[in-house]
Amino acid sequence: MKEKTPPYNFLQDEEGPRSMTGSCAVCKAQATQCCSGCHSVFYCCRDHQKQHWKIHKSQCTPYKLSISPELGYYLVAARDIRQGEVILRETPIIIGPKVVSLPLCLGCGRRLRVSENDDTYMCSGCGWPLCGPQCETCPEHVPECNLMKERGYRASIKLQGDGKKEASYCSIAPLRCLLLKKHDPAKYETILKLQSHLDERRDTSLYNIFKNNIVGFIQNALGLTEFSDETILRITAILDTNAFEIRRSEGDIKIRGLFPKAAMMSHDCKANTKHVFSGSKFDVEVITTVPIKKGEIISVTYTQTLWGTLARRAHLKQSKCFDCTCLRCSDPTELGTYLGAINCSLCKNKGKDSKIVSASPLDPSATWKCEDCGHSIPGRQISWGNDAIRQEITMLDKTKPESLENFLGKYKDALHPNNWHVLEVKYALSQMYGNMKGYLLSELSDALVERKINLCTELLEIADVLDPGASRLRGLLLYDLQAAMVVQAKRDLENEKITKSAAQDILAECMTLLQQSTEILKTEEDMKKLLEEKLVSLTKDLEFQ
Ligand SMILES: C[S@@+](CC[C@H](N)C(=O)[O-])C[C@H]1O[C@@H](n2cnc3c(N)ncnc32)[C@H](O)[C@@H]1O
Repeated sequence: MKEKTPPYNFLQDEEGPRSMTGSCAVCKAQATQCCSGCHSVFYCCRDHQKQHWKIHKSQCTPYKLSISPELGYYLVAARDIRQGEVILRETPIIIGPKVVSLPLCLGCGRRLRVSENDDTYMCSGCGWPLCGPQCETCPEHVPECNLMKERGYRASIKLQGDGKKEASYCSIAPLRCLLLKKHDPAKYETILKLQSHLDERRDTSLYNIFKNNIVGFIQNALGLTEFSDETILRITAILDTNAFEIRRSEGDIKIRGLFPKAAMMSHDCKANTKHVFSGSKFDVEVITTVPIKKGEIISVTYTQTLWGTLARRAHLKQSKCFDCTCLRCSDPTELGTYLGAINCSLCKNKGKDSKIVSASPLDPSATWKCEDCGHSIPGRQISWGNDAIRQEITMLDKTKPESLENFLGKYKDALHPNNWHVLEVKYALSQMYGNMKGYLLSELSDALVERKINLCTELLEIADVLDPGASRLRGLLLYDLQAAMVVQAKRDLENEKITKSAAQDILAECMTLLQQSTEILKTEEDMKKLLEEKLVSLTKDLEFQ
């Protein structure tokens, strides 16, 4: 742990963060007692604490900042927290494009569609692509645009086409951080206090590329020589360690943002919070997905929940510079889900279904062994196999469910039914059936409606373990499951396969699933309207039956 000062002054104390004294929130006298809930405010005496409670009640946070040698700073629950509570709201200190990004507007962050004759609007001030003149004055874009104009720099970005990612955006977010030094020094200082892992990143090939491109652009093209290579690379590393990916389907937005308080949450491969972004400023809301007991760590996932341990740990090591040792990573069975498992061919030949899992999951090179016969496979071979299958999945024709079904057929014997590659394809199929052109629910054969129901049910069983409670994954799966069940029940009633009362029971069950899904997804801006409409139509169905 290098950074001793917390990046965000949770103690709101003029004497400096994490000091155990502060000034009384009422009379400003030197004070040693603090709010036992959030540890954020100081009082010189009990009377002043009581007096201040009226104000502090609404500001007292349900979390507090803690520190350990393993995690660095992290958040713990300061009291018991209910499932679904919004525990933190924060406006980003900066937002900007990801390191490699699809063409987007530097003003509003929306994705830009690039036509064949590339008539993308370019900012009249600096030449970067924007939606149109209305985005030239977006507050996010103005400081960098003014600087570029002042330095006589004009971008000449040749967008490579729709859906093609651009590396030229990599300097924008670091530049926005650096510009805060002049425009908002307090925010700049806050950014510099965040963890960077720069020493671990320094000689990686990525950082050598950043050194040429980002440092080169900022110092040479823009002439910002007051910032050293070290500072520019540190800021880049701080963004890589701390930024949240901001995704919003509305406007097709995929950017990144720095939220210094939310960034204090540590990672867990089975996290107890989710986060959503809202409004034009992309404010984050951190919401608990399960109840959290006082003293428990408040966690978020920095990686993909439905990846296997080898892939998650490699991703965390490369992007966040740490070795995850959470309960899920330490368990060869991944909490009984067998997400990494392959089938044992020797046992299969004898008519037995046995699973091969890592003998030591925290060691990426460890041998993998059959739980029954002990048949072993070198870890290296498992990693190669994973890479090859991932490659194969990226090449699948995602417009045709048959190509995905063929993949599942091909690996039926080799991979466990819950293996993460299998789950990825099953999830894609669960989305295609019922939602894709040519495969809308009303157009699906009875067999495919049944298939969708089975896929959603299987995936929900995994989500219940790895991403339980009010997670977005569970919300989406519950929604899709009930939609398919409604169609099946109506068809079965029409074809006299079930009685009216059985159909009513199924529709009532669907209503419960839809209510659960609505409760989970009501915080997601893009889902709210759809869910409200669906609830009204299902209520009508129930009344009609
Ligand atoms: C976004 S920051 C979180 C705040 C950070 N702990 C600090 O002290 O500033 C991410 C970094 O926290 C540490 N971290 C988070 N979760 C961890 C975990 N489960 N195990 C080990 N280190 C973790 C890693 O160093 C990681 O790169």
